[in-house]
Amino acid sequence: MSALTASSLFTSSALRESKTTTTSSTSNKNKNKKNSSSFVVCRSQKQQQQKTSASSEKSISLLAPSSSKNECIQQIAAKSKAPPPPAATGPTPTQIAAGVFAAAAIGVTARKAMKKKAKKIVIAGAPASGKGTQCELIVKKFGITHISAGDLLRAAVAQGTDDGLKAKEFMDRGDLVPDEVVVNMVKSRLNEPDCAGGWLLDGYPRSASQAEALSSYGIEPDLFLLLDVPDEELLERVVGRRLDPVTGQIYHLKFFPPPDETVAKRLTQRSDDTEEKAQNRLKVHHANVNAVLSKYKNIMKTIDGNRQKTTVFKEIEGLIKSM
Ligand SMILES: Nc1ncnc2c1ncn2[C@@H]1O[C@H](COP(=O)(O)OP(=O)(O)O)[C@@H](O)[C@H]1O
Repeated sequence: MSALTASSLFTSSALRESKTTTTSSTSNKNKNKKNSSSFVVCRSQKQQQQKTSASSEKSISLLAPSSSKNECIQQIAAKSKAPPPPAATGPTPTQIAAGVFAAAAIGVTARKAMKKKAKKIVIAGAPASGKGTQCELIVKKFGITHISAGDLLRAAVAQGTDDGLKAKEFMDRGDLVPDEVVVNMVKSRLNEPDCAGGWLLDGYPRSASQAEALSSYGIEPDLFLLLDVPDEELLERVVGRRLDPVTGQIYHLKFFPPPDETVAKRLTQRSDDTEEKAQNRLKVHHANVNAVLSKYKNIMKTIDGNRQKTTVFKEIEGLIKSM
């Protein structure tokens, strides 16, 4: 692999969208003086009531020559026992028209936003297949909430919570953390408000039981991305992976070395990034992945992850855009 390819693969962060209420426009007002065939829209009291008691689509508007505008207003006011509006006060026709158009625009925007479908995506792949890197690019492009099961677990370990203590020994070995810990952790995170607009779930589900648990909570993704990278490549990526705890930058000793000695000296290695543990993580991945894939085969897209990160992302971007 070239240094360029590798640097692309290892630059991820470490932890990874009227009708007819208008009276007249200014230009109409001017035209009305010259042209009696110009129209303004008036609405009777009854029609006003219809508007408030029913949806705007059901309201009926009265088209009248502009010359009878005042007469019309007087009639409506008399019926409603309310005094007629003062002739020269209140918003000008231009202001009213602007308000109507603004309200209509807001309505259209709100409807578009409501129609915009939340994107629910799962990204899967073996250890070091580039999930974190692609997640970072997806979040940047689409603003979707990223949830990494591995990050949730590492945070629990760092905080020393009960779940964290339970998870640690499994993570250290490269084994899957038991469902009793990870399932609720992910479910709770998916129920947080920032996930209402969609989510990108990374590293979950990793087993048939986790996939079943997700379904049992009524949580179903619309797209399942699988990053496919040969095992030999994965192992090389894993064992050379290093973290700069100061900047969060991920380097690779061979493919994307640190820029200078100072940075090189402070690099740390994930405790499960040793060859032995990575071998086990790969074994665990292969043992479980097929069960997960069979559950999501209708929405699954396999991506060749053994390419530059920008090339991989282009393919993913196209798939997400077409959702
Ligand atoms: N869905 C999960 N179920 C059980 N354990 C998990 C899950 N996701 C992550 N883990 C644990 O956290 C470790 C690190 O996961 P992660 O950061 O996603 O890295 P990788 O994808 O390289 O395995 C895994 O080896 C495993 O021990």
